[in-house]
Amino acid sequence: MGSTTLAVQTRGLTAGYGSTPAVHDLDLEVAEGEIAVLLGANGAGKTTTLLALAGELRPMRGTADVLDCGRRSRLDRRARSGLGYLTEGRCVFMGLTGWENLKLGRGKPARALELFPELEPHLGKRAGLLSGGQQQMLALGRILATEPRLVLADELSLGLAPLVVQRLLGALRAAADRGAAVVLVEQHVRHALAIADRGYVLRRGRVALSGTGAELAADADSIGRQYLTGEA
Ligand SMILES: Nc1ncnc2c1ncn2[C@@H]1O[C@H](COP(=O)(O)OP(=O)(O)OP(=O)(O)O)[C@@H](O)[C@H]1O
Repeated sequence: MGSTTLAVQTRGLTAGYGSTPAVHDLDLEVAEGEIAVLLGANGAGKTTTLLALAGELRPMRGTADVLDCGRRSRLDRRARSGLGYLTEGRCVFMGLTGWENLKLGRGKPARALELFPELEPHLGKRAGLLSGGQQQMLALGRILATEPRLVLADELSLGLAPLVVQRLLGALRAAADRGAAVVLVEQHVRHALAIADRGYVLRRGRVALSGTGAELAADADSIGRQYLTGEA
């Protein structure tokens, strides 16, 4: 990739649970300023890949270089180096208000509100009372306010309306345009490919197909039929 700086580079990465691998021989590259989307059917290995990049799962074989952290570093170390990880589900503290959620992060709440000004009237409510879209804006705003160098986002937009999906993905694109690297697991394939620089399609824990966002978007229908329906 020329002189670009890679935020993520895996070589032959194999990872899984106990002694059973769930992803095999992954060669992934994500440069600073790039969005890579991971696509695949249920069970294809997308979440496992993010867990390995986050330092939550150790490689069984191969290597995963993430930011400038040591290969055996854990999530806490990677977070201190600029990794923001939005796990599957809602990454907010439901019993705290929106304000309290924003103040828990290392970033300035004002920065989160610049990104998602529509949250402002709702910040006095407990996060558990916010809509799903507002909760995800809160979670993503809190992470992006820290100016992360790498964002891992797992099904951020699951179950949300298309306009909210576009707001969330647009905020990730803007973060990448400011230099962050992003690895995104997304069910909204077309929306995701529209903002992605590259994509990897996983099947049964292996990369079955990869390409630029534009290349994969041109084949989105056939990718959907071949790789994204049913179980991996
Ligand atoms: N904690 C776990 N222990 C054992 N096996 C697991 C665990 N989590 C996931 N797996 C297995 O690893 C494989 C990959 O799962 P993973 O969650 O990475 O897939 P995914 O592509 O993220 O799927 P989905 O879209 O359904 O979230 C599956 O076969 C799954 O059953």
